[in-house]
Amino acid sequence: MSDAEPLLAVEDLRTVFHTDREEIHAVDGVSFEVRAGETVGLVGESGSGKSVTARSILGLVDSPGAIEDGSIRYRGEDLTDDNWERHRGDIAIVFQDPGSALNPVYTVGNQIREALKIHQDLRGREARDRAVELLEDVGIPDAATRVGEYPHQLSGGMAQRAVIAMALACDPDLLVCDEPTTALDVTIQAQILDLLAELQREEDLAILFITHDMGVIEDATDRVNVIYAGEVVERAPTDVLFENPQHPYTRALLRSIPGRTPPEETLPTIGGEVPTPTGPATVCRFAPRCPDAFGACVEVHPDHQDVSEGGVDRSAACLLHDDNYPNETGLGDGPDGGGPDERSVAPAAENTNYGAVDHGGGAPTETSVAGDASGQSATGGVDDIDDGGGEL
Ligand SMILES: Nc1ncnc2c1ncn2[C@@H]1O[C@H](COP(=O)(O)OP(=O)(O)OP(=O)(O)O)[C@@H](O)[C@H]1O
Ligand code: NI
Repeated sequence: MSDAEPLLAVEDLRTVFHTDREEIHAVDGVSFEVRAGETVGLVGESGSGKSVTARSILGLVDSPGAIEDGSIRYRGEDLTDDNWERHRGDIAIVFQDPGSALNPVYTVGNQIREALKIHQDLRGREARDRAVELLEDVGIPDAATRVGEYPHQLSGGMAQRAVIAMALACDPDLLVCDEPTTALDVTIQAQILDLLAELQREEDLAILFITHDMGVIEDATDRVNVIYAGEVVERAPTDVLFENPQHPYTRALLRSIPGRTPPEETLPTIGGEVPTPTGPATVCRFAPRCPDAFGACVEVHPDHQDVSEGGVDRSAACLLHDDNYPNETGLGDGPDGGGPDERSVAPAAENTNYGAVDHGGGAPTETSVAGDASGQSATGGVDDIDDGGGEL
């Protein structure tokens, strides 16, 4: 890691929604960095706070939400001090659904030219030529014709390419991609991932890659932050995270990737769902679903612990790594360790069933039931059957 100022430094970011009924701490103390030219992943299940983090970075959080604490520094300058306008074109975002990013009543070319006018002061012939060039850069064939087409004339994959071209029209240094391939079918997904990798190399773009799909994280990112219920629970270079995950949540996410579980075995998913954080974090929010939770996990909030090995910078927010809280369960047994078994005892947790689904034709099996012997857990146990895609 160089001493140079990172391109983007998010520190202790807290974004809260004040609804009539409750306060939702959607992003609750998130910190991470993106350096120039690298791809950093933000991965977690639905509802974990990924999109709110992305919108916070872009200054796009709408009422009843607001950034209440923390900083978002772009090249050292805190965007939360109302500096978004000044850096509007420096950070661009690509959303999941290209349909919502493109205006149906204007041609693709018109929309790119508009971005070129705003961000690069290009007009007329120059803007038109540049728009065609951008469409060529993102791999749209016959760009000179396509530039005059309307969004509905493009397939999903082509529309997402056009959205990326629009993002590039701002000449950004950082591209935030919020599930950019989730709405696309698998072959097209791979093509868009290839395109992003190529753009990153050629344009020296930094990318913040947001997804729920660990397979995409493995393919596309250099470093990764695992987010759960508004908090980053583990951060590491992608290869070491996959080799040796240190947080039980990360281990569970990894086990859910098809292909990492032998075909004759059941594909586990994580029983239960991400809780909505309606108050400040006082305990481990993952404890109710954690196969390794022990008493202290539902009493204290885990801070990030340094779990570096061999000079690799990484950390995990888990009491299993905190020497102040010795426990009898011990750490897992290697990369696949910490799995559900008899050691998993979570006395105070309400929902500790560990779901498993079958992806080979047999009946769904429960791989473990820990803690909650009363059977009152509502959402634990056998999950919906999901036999592919690596989705959670
Ligand atoms: N406008 C809003 N008003 C109230 N709560 C919101 C609003 N937007 C998001 N939230 C809440 O913030 C939390 C985080 O949502 P977010 O959309 O960031 O999740 P996500 O990780 O992007 O999930 P997904 O994978 O489904 O996109 C959720 O509990 C969600 O209900
Ligand atoms: Ni989202």
